[in-house]
Amino acid sequence: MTSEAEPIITARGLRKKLGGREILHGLDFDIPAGRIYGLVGHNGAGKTTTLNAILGLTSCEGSIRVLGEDPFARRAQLMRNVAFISDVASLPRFLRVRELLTLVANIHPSFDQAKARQLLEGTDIRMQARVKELSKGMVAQLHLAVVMAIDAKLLVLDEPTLGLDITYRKRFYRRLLEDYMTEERTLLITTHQVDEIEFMLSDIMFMRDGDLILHMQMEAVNEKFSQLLISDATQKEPARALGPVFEETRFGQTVMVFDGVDRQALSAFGQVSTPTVSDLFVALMERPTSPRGEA
Ligand SMILES: Nc1ncnc2c1ncn2[C@@H]1O[C@H](COP(=O)(O)OP(=O)(O)OP(=O)(O)O)[C@@H](O)[C@H]1O
Repeated sequence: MTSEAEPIITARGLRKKLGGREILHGLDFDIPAGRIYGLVGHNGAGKTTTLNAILGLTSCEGSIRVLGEDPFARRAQLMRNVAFISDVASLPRFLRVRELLTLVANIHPSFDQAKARQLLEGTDIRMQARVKELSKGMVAQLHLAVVMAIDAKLLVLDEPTLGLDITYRKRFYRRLLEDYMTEERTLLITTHQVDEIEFMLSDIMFMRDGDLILHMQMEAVNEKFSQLLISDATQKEPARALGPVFEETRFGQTVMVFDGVDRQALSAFGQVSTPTVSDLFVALMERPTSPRGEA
C-alpha cells in the first residue's frame, strides 16, 4: 500500500493562463492514496483545467507531480496507472462493443478484457451492438466497465454521470464503490450533483474563480462546520452574535452555517446538524475572504 506520506498528486503554485487570462491562480495541494475526492466549484471555476493538468492534457506553470512524475512530460507512461472518464463522450461511436474492447486491450497495457466482459454481463449492453446504438446511460455504463477493467492507481471522473437519470447515476456510483475502490486506489470526481456522491467522499476541495478555497477531510468538515436551523425568530439575534458565515431563510425558518463554533453553544438556539456539502459550498462561496491554503 502507498503510504500517506507519499501523495498520489502534489501541486505547488499551479498556474494556468488561457486566452490571455489566468484560469488557475497558484494551487497548492496534496492528494494521498486510497481517498475519494470530490472537487466542487461553479461553472468556470477551473475544475476541468485542474483535472487536465493532473492528466497531463495541458501544460502549466508551477509544479505538478502525479505518482511522482510530471504528467505533461510523461503522459504516456503515467497512463498505465491513471484512467479517466470525462463528460465529453469519447468512445468511438462507429465501433461495436467487442471491437472497442479489443481496441482498448491493444492500446492499454493495464486493461483486462475478460474483466470488462464480466462487468458488462449484468447489463443490457451486447457485444455486437455499436456504440452509437446505445442509450446515453448504456454508453456511461460501457465507459465505466472499460475504465474499471483498467488496473489504475488514480481514476479521474469529470462529470461522469452528465445526462443520466437518477437510477443510472446511483447504479454508476454504487458499482464504482463496490467493484473498484480499494485502499490503493484514488478517485477524483467532479460533479454538480455533489449531494449524490457525498456519502462516498473522504475529502472535498472547493474551487472558486481559479482558487482552492477549501481542502478538507469529511471528518474535519464535520468537526469544524455546523448548521443551525432556527424556528423561533427571537433566537436569530443571539445566534447571529456567534458570527455565522452564512444565513438564509428557508420555508420561514432561518438557516445559519457556523465555522468553528461549539455545537453545544449553538444548540441553545435551534436544531444543530452538519451542513451537506452543497449547503457548505453555497455558504463558503458567499464568504468574502477565502481561507486560502487551509488543509
Ligand atoms: N481553451 C480555452 N481558452 C480560453 N479560456 C478557456 C479555455 N478553456 C477553458 N477556459 C476558461 O477557463 C475557465 C475555467 O474553465 P474550466 O472548464 O476549468 O471550469 P470548470 O470548473 O470545469 O467549469 P464547468 O463546471 O462549467 O465544467 C472558464 O472561465 C473557461 O471559460
